[in-house]
Amino acid sequence: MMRSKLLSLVPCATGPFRTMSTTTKLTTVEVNDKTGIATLTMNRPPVNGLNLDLLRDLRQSIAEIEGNKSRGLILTSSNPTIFSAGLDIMEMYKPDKERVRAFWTALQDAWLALYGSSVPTAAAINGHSPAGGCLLATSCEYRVMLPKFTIGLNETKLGIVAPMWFMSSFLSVLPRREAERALNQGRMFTTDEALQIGLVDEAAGTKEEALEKCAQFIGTFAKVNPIARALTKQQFRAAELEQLESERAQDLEKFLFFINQPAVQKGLGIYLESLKKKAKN
Ligand SMILES: CCCCCCCCCC/C=C\CC(=O)SCCNC(=O)CCNC(=O)[C@H](O)C(C)(C)COP(=O)(O)OP(=O)(O)OC[C@H]1O[C@@H](n2cnc3c(N)ncnc32)[C@H](O)[C@@H]1OP(=O)(O)O
Repeated sequence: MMRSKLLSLVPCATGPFRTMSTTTKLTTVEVNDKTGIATLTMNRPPVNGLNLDLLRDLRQSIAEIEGNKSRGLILTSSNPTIFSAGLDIMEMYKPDKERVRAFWTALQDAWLALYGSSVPTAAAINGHSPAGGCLLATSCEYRVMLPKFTIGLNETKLGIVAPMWFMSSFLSVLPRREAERALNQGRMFTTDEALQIGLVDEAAGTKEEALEKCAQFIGTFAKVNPIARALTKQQFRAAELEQLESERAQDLEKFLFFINQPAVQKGLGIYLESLKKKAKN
């Protein structure tokens, strides 16, 4: 994919400074040359639905951030009210055989890249973050969320089952008892509830403040040896990463089998209709 490089002047809390910015249609990477922190912004209107292209783009941007020696990665959205609406249901509803395989493989790749990233990661959750959106946020090491939005793994409410590695990300943030209950209920948490339960680490009033708090978190590693930090993080996350690495073919087959069940297709169709009806009203 062609990626256009440009230098831009952007304002921030500490005043205007130069950032190196890489833009594709679906994500933007901006590296602050003062802090060395990269902001990875999802930009797929209308709701940052995670389709094949956005997932591939995310993975490519994560690799780019690791390659350019950034000091950390902040994941956020260009949409003022939606971080990500989760997986693009259109990829799973009446799917094309080859594309849906590529789609799930791209999701596995993006998760492995983000959850296993060697750089410190934080999510500035500047909007709603259901299902796959929550997966992205909980794959990061730190979360700052804006008020009056919702976050959670709502899969059971859609009649689908979150795979083990979705649960791994959730479990790396929440105590097992809370995670199990929330997943079984398909519960969406408001910002206040998420803060109370520990699903997010901090609340912020504005996106700028959220980005600043994420940067402060990443700054806490300034005096830590980066190799020791990265290896320590990888040791903590190795079991979950290795589990998916070693079972990704079976995981794909399980997904395909599940998604092709007539009852699942029917449920997804009804859910899509309800979303479209709601959007019209
Ligand atoms: C045993 C183990 C077996 C393993 C089997 C594995 C099975 C699969 C597991 C899959 C795992 C994860 C699933 C997901 O991530 S599914 C997605 C879940 N997401 C949601 O439920 C969110 C749905 N969306 C919303 O709630 C709202 O849209 C919003 C995000 C709160 C935003 O609200 P809004 O009012 O600002 O926007 P709205 O008008 O609702 O939407 C605008 C248009 O976007 C369409 N849309 C919204 N979300 C999605 C989506 N996720 N996919 C596709 N399209 C979406 C919506 O329909 C509107 O479209 P249009 O303008 O009418 O055309």
